[in-house]
Amino acid sequence: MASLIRKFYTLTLIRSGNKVLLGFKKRGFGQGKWNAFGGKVEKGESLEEAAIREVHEESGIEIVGGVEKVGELEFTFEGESNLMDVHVFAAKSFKGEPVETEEMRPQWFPIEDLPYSQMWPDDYLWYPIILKGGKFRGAFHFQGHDIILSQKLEEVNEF
Ligand SMILES: Cc1cc(-c2ccco2)c2oc(N)nc2c1
Repeated sequence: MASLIRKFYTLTLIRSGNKVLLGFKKRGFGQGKWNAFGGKVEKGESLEEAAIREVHEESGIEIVGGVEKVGELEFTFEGESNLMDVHVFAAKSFKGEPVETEEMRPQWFPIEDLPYSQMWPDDYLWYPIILKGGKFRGAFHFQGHDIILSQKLEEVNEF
């Protein structure tokens, strides 16, 4: 099997009561999908620092109470050599109002009514785990950006 190039990303869930803040990706990778806030981890920054930076860059929200690791995902793509190593966090507390940026249009969604049909196809499998306070590890092998060819997903007790 050809070797894969592993790159690190973060995704951070921001929850307030029964609502979750998602961003509609207006351009670039994942365009047209609602997603949590996140992106590439830069050289010299920790996963947590990257998560907090991406939330601020993409939504204007300031995470004040730190983030908690809630999941680890690996994404691979048929015919491609990249492996996306995605560390999923939940914000402990935050301040500020979300603002639209060139990349993202933020919107609050009720937990019972997330727009899964307009999100990545893996999301409906692991969002419920986070929302009930659980943790998970998963791997999804994609054909393009909308079809999952194979998957593994397990709940874990701790990271
Ligand atoms: C293949 C894939 C990629 C991402 C992604 C983009 C940026 C960081 O992660 C996903 O995010 C979600 N929720 N599912 C995803 C599937």
